[in-house]
Amino acid sequence: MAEHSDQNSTHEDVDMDVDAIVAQGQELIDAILRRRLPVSEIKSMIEVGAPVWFQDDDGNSPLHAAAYVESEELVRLLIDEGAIWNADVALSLNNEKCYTIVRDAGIRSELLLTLLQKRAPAANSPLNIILKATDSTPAGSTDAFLSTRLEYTKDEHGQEICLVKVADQDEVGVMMGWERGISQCQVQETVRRLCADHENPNDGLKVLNVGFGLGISLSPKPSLHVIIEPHPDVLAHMREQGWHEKPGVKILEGKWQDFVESEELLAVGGFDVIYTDTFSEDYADLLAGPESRFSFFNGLGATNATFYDVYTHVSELHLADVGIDVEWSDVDVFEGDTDRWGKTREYFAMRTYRLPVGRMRTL
Ligand SMILES: C[S@@+](CC[C@H](N)C(=O)[O-])C[C@H]1O[C@@H](n2cnc3c(N)ncnc32)[C@H](O)[C@@H]1O
Repeated sequence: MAEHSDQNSTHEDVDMDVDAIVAQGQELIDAILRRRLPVSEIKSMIEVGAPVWFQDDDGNSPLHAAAYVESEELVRLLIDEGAIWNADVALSLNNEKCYTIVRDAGIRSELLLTLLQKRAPAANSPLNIILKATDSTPAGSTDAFLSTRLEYTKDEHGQEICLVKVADQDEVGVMMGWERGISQCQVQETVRRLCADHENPNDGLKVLNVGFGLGISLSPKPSLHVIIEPHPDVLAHMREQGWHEKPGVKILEGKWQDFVESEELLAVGGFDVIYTDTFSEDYADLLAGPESRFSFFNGLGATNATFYDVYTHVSELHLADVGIDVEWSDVDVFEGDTDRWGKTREYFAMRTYRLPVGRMRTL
């Protein structure tokens, strides 16, 4: 009996705590919106327990409120005090300085997450559940992707596409033919920029392509073209098209991870140009010298402008870490209002593609 009443009082205590926290959170939002309190008093409210992570029934948080009143100082204070960066908040800001503070918090948290994942606990540790990516479909897992059949087909505009089924009703484009055409952009524009002002373009460049897809990103006249491709259906498609017999083309069947330290790659003596859809730090070891270039399909987070900005910066920081400086060019990939995605899942919704060309930093 006594135990029962103890339990009741514990539940009541918790309810009261929750009510108090909700009230403090709401007060914090209101105080920020009323703009009457100095920042020092907002800080005191947080110090005595007002939750910076609170969201009201409409999804508004103190960070939303600070963004709304365009207070750089408050946005910075809330982020410093642990407010969770939020892509929608950042997007809704017209104020560049506030936007940058929120976006930079996103960059820091992504870098921290990468670091935590590198030091991930053993596979059977319960902590792993928190840290591990949860997308085990072919869209999020290399192993699942490599064991799923691909379909090479044409879309309703007659463009070649390569699709992978990720669920019964959901197909994702591995590569879409429209990427070949759209204002010479993304992939083809990358190749043009990688090769165009190279010191020795006429000697024939040594090019490494990671991932064949539709073969759009192959540069015009390399002296050696190494293509790494692991998917059996892509390899079969390449064989049908005669890629295995082309002069100067060497196809390495497998994942890039299988070849990074391999004799087949290292014997080339370094590449002039490397293009990959798969982000990796290890490519730094494969570049020939200061004139060598590196690029990758910069499509991470490209369905939301803030995420796209965050991941663009994160990749720049990662590459800087391994000695590659990146120059970015903006490529307008807007193609009128034609529906280029059909029934497949949209993976690039930006008007502007941020095209990366990396070079080894000279010390
Ligand atoms: C987006 S497509 C590449 C498109 C290509 N840039 C083009 O011009 O069509 C991705 C390709 O990378 C391949 N791929 C996936 N994981 C890979 C890995 N770990 N190593 C090498 N290639 C990989 C896929 O099988 C697929 O053919």
